[in-house]
Order: sequence, then C-alpha cells, then structure tokens
Amino acid sequence: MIKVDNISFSYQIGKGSSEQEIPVLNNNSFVVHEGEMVSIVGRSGSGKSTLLSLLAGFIHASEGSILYGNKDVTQLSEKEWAAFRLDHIGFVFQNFQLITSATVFENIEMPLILKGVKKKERKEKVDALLTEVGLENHRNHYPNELSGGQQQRVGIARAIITNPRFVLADEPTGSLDTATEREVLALLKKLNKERNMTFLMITHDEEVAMIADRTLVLEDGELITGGNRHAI
Ligand SMILES: Nc1ncnc2c1ncn2[C@@H]1O[C@H](COP(=O)(O)OP(=O)(O)OP(=O)(O)O)[C@@H](O)[C@H]1O
Repeated sequence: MIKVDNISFSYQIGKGSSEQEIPVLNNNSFVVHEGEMVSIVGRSGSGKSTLLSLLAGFIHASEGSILYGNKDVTQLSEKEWAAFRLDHIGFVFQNFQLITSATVFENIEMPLILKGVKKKERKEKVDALLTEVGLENHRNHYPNELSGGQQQRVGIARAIITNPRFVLADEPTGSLDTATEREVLALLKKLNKERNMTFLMITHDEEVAMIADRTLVLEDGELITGGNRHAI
C-alpha cells in the first residue's frame, strides 16, 4: 500500500528579497492498495511530475506524510532514501533512461549488481525475465539497436528485476506509437497482476490511464476525483 496523507509542496525560486514560493500541490491525500494499479492523470503543469518526485524521495514535502506499507518515508535522509528505493521501488521512465554503452542484459542486471546478488543468480534471473518480456533474442543488443517499444521492455525489466513491491511509472508510453503503447501497457498490466506489485503511473493521456484499476485526476495541484473503476 502507498498512503499519501495531506501532502503539500511549493517550489522556491529566486534568492534574497526576490525569493518567491510557487505552490504546486495542495493538501493531497490518496491510497494505492496492495497490488493495485492506479493512474494519476492531469494536464501539463497540474503537478504530476512533482507528485512522483515526492513519492520517489527526490524532493521533500513541506507538509504531510508518505507511507510505503508500514514504512513512513517522510523523514528519511538521502542515504536512507537511496537504500529504500533500491530495495522497494522500481522506476519506469518516459525516455527509458537506459545505459547506452551497456547491453540489454547488462542494463537489466545493473540493480542486481547494486544489491550484491551473485553472478550465477543474476544470470538466471535476467535470462528468465528476458524471456518473460520477449527479449531473449536481444540480450546482447545495445539500446540504440532496439525499437522504442523494445527499449521500454528493457526499462520495465530493469524496474522489476529486484522484485520491488512498488513500481512508479512516469508517462511510460509517452515516447511510443499507439500500437507499441498498447503492447507496453499490456505488459505492465500483466506484471502488475501476476506479481501483485503495487503500481502508480502518471500520464496526461486519459486512454492510457484507463489501463489502471483506478484513475485519480490532478487539477492545478489538487486531486479532484478518484475511485472510478475501469475495465481493461
Ligand atoms: N523546479 C521547478 N521550479 C519551479 N517551478 C517548477 C519546477 N518544476 C515544476 N515547476 C512548476 O510546477 C508546476 C507543476 O509542474 P509539474 O512538472 O509537476 O507538472 P506536470 O503535471 O508533470 O506537467 P507535464 O505533464 O507538462 O510534465 C508547473 O507550474 C511548473 O511550472
């Protein structure tokens, strides 16, 4: 479960007498239940990326709290956040964020190396996941030798290789054409249901949002609705 309670956030811009506060998120609360996939949809500038950055611990709320399961992460130090992310959160990015000088296999293997998993176990895990995401014939390719959809499959595999309880996805299909978008969304949904991982996805696209069990709408920094269940 992810529990966000009364979160507010403002950016500070300028210095000294010209310092200004820009309120972006205003008192937002919501829960993503265990194994649920929730999307947050909203126009450009509504605060989606800011909310995801707060949930990732890249920035910190001025008010409110964030819980992952029973763990209150609101006051974690940078070091504690880094450890928490590595152990519990997978990230999927719009522009994939793959290491261009590393192969498909090496990209997916990276989080396991960071976690100190032994080589034999790494190979077994990565090979099994490569087959699951349909990239077993591309293990030695480099990212620039892959289509956008294939690159995002690598990004998704890297996000879940450590079996995190939570996955945060930032416009995961924003760089893909419509047919590839459907394939990637279907893969996300399959992984979410089969592995019972808790997914939170942000998108500006209401059709993409419909893949989720539930959609929350963010408008000018406020969640204005939630709880509608959509069929896939
Ligand atoms: N680093 C920053 N400093 C100051 N203001 C910022 C900063 N980042 C974002 N903002 C402002 O915060 C508001 C919300 O931005 P945010 O990127 O969270 O929206 P978004 O919904 O993700 O938009 P998009 O869909 O275009 O990515 C915007 O008004 C933006 O100008």
